[in-house]
Parts: sequence; structure tokens; C-alpha cells
Amino acid sequence: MTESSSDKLIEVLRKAVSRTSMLAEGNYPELDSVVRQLRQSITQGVNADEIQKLLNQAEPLLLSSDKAQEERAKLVRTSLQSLIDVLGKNANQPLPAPLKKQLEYEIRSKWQLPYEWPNLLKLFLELSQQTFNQTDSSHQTEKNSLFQRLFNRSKDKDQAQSNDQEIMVQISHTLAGLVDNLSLPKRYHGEMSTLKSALTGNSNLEQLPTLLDEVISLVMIAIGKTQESLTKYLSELNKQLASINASVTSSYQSQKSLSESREGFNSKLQKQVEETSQAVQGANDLESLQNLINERLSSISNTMSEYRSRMQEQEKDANQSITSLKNKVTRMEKDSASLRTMLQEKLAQAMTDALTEIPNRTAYQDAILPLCQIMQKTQKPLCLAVCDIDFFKKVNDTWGHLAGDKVLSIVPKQIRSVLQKEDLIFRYGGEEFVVVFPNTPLDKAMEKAELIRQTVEKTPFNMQGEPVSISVSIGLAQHKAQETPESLFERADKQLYQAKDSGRNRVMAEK
Ligand SMILES: Nc1nc2c(ncn2[C@@H]2O[C@H](COP(=O)(O)OP(=O)(O)OP(=O)(O)O)[C@@H](O)[C@H]2O)c(=O)[nH]1
Repeated sequence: MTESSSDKLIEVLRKAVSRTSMLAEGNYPELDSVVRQLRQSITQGVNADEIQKLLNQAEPLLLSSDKAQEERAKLVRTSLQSLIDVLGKNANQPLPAPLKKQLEYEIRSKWQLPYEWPNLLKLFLELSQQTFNQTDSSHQTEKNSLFQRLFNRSKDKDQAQSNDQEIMVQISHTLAGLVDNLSLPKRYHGEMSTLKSALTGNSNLEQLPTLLDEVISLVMIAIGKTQESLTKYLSELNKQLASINASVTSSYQSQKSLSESREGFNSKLQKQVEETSQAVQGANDLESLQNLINERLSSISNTMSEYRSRMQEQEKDANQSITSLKNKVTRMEKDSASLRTMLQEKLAQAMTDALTEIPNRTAYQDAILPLCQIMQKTQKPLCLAVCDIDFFKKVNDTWGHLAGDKVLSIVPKQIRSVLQKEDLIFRYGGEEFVVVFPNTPLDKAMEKAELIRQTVEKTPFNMQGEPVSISVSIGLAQHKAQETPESLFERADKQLYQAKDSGRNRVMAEK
């Protein structure tokens, strides 16, 4: 095996193992133990069949762990959205639109990334503070605002109404739900339940920012734990690689000492021959010459047999270490093949949106640049449509998030049913989908987008026995030469906003 192919093998193995470790994450004790066994097996050099057995065992657990992670992220997303809703319903003023929009955008695009959760909570805290500040400057008289008292320690404490307690209960329950949902080691369980009871038992609004801070730090601990187990796992992998390295070094040493022995033998033999030749020149009778030659020949013969047995021993050692190295490499090759398959499956999962089962935003970002480049190179037109479900918040608010999820999974299926083979659809985020029409000029794309709009409009949706109409607004743009995918998207998005402003349920494109 060459150095570069063994490097490649090690790299693939490193990626596969680190990915597995990330998935394990400490959520599932059963999975943890299988992954630990797997690590041990690799380190101890158990055969590939045994490792395969462990991988088969791990597979369903990995899938459940993935599901649990997905469920946890969904709860974080809905909790954050309800926090915004509570804030919106109870502040004296509308929430500051840009920050609210930003937070909602961040929630939509980052709810699946646990390391972003503390930042999302911090943004919510900022939104709450800005809401108060804005209320403070424009409504000097309304001294009993919730957030005035929350963040500014208002003088007018008497006005803390039962209404405020109700708000506190709503916010606290949402936060307690979040804390409950964290996956933390046992030693933090005490802290979690103290925080939960502080949240549910507290009606002092001034305490809320402090409690929110504690929620953020627990979220950060939960994320830190994942990194800790990943680091541990990688260090185990390094040990395994160090053992391979030791085998290579010892094999190299054996080869080196073999050639050193050969050199030593040559010079010893040469010296003996020289000595013999000198002695022969100095001998003055036949008998002493005969004795001398016998003596020298036997010493040369001893040197040779000593050398032969040393060579045989060293060859045996070298062969053994080469065989053991070969076995290790073969085992690693087999292991890495199965891990590579698993990695590929996991990568495919990472590119697919779990709810709608269509490619997600990451997949879109990977695909759009090469697509634009190919179309430009072959001088073919490409159009991009941004489709957004109209009044989707109302669906959630009226029939609940589960009904909203159902609509979200049906709409892209309906869109796909009218697309051609080469057209591509992605879930860009929230209730927004991107459709790419390669090899299609704007007028043709306009017809296709109109067909999408009509199809969604005609789809019968039923919420708790009631028929409900769902529609989409669509913004369309054609790719211009040298244009970046971001600018193309921006132009289509602008058209989407125009479609929304002009009454929704319509397709708009640049004239
Ligand atoms: N059920 C559910 N709701 C989601 C999901 N992602 C985003 N949302 C919700 O989608 C809603 C989007 O609302 P807005 O951006 O106000 O848009 P809208 O109500 O569709 O209104 P217009 O776009 O202006 O027609 C928010 O309430 C989000 O919480 C999801 O995966 N599931």
C-alpha cells in the first residue's frame, strides 16, 4: 500500500468515525455502548465481521438518535416561535419589525443547529429589550408595560397585574419545556430541575432575564458535552492510527537491521580474508601453512553460519511484522468501506429536509452555482422561482403546528407533480421553496410557475373536517450572464415580495 493511499484511507476512516461519533452524541445510552464496543474492536484489531455486526446493531439506534435530535430541534423552534408570539401579544407596541424578522429568519434557518440555540435565545432577549425601549420612548404614560418592569426595574411595581403573572406563566412554561428537552449528563439533572421549578414557580417578572441567562448556559453545557465526547472519540481514533504507525516503524527497523547485518558480515569476512592472506605470506613451512589455512577456514565458516542463522531470525521477524501490518491494513480497508457507506447515507440525510423529504437549503447552495455555470457555458437559459405559502402563520395559529407541518409536506409534493424531470425543488426554509428550471427561458418558466400556483390552489386541504384553501405566491427571475446565484435569488425574492404586496396567490417576474 502506498503512503498516499494509506493517508487517504486514514482520512476516510477519520471522517467516518467522527461523523458516527457526532451522531452518537450521548442521547442514547444503548447507542453509546455500541459505539464504545466498536471503538474497542477497532483498537484491539477484532476481525471485520465482528465490526460489521456492531455496525448493524448501531444502525437502528443511529436512526432513532437522529429522530430524537430532530424532535428536540423542532421543540426548540416552536418554543422560540411561541416566545415571540407571547411577546407580540403582550407588549404595548408592535415588536420592532427588523429584529423580529431577523429572529424569525434565524429561527427558520438555524433551528436544526444546536450550537445556534444559545444565540437564538440571546436574540430573543434582545428583541424583548428593544420592545421595551421602543415602548418606553413612545409611550411614556404606559408605565405598566410588562417589559418596562422586566428590564428596567420600574418604580411602578403596584401595577404588576394578574395579567403579567399569566404572561410569566406562558413564557416560563415555554422555557421550562426547553430545559426539559435538553440532553444533559446526570450530574446536571439537579441544576435542571432547580431551574425548571424556579421557572414554573416564579411570578416575579424581574427574575426572567436572569432565568433566561441560566437557560442559555444550560443549553451551552448541552452543546459542550457533545464536543467533549467527540474529542474523546477522536483521541481513541488517534491511538488506533498510532498503533498502525508503530507497526510500520518496526517493519522499517527490521529491514534496516537486516541490511546493517549484511554490511557487518561483509566487512568481517573481508577482514578475515585479508588476515589469512597476510598469514599465508608469513608462513615458512608447509605444515604450519596447512594448519593456518584450516584454522582460518573454520573461522570463516563459523562467521558464515553465524550470519546465516542471524539472517534467518531477522527475516522471520521482518516477515512477521509485515504480515501483521498487512492484516491491519486489510482490516482497516474493510472497516472503512462499511463506514464509508454509512457516511454516504448520513450525508444524503444531511442534504434532505426531514419534514418534506425534499432536498434542503444546503443541497440548494451546493447545486445552484454549478448549475448556473453549466447553463452559462452551454448558453442555455435558467430560471429560478421562489415560492412562499400565503398566510401560513394563520394555518399554524388556527389549526396548530402539526397541521402546519402537514401542509408543508403536501405542498412540495403537489409542486413536484407538475415539474419536469430536469426541474429541481428545494425547501429553502420555513414555508419557502425554491424551484430551479434549467434550460428554460423566462416565458416558459412563467407558464410552469403559473401551473404550480394553480395546482396548489386546487389542492383540497382539510383541517379538522373543514375545507381550507392554501395558495402560494411566486417570484421568478432568469439568470443573467456572469450573475452570482445570490443576486439571481435576490431578484426572484423581490418579485415574490411584489406578488405578496399585490394580493398574494400570483406569479410575478421582472418585465
Ligand atoms: N408548522 C410549521 N410552521 C413553520 C415551519 N417553519 C416556519 N413556520 C412558520 O411559518 C410562519 C411564517 O409566517 P410569516 O413569515 O409571517 O408569513 P405568512 O403568515 O405565510 O404570511 P405571508 O408570507 O406574508 O403570506 C411562522 O409562523 C413560522 O413559525 C415549520 O416547519 N412548521
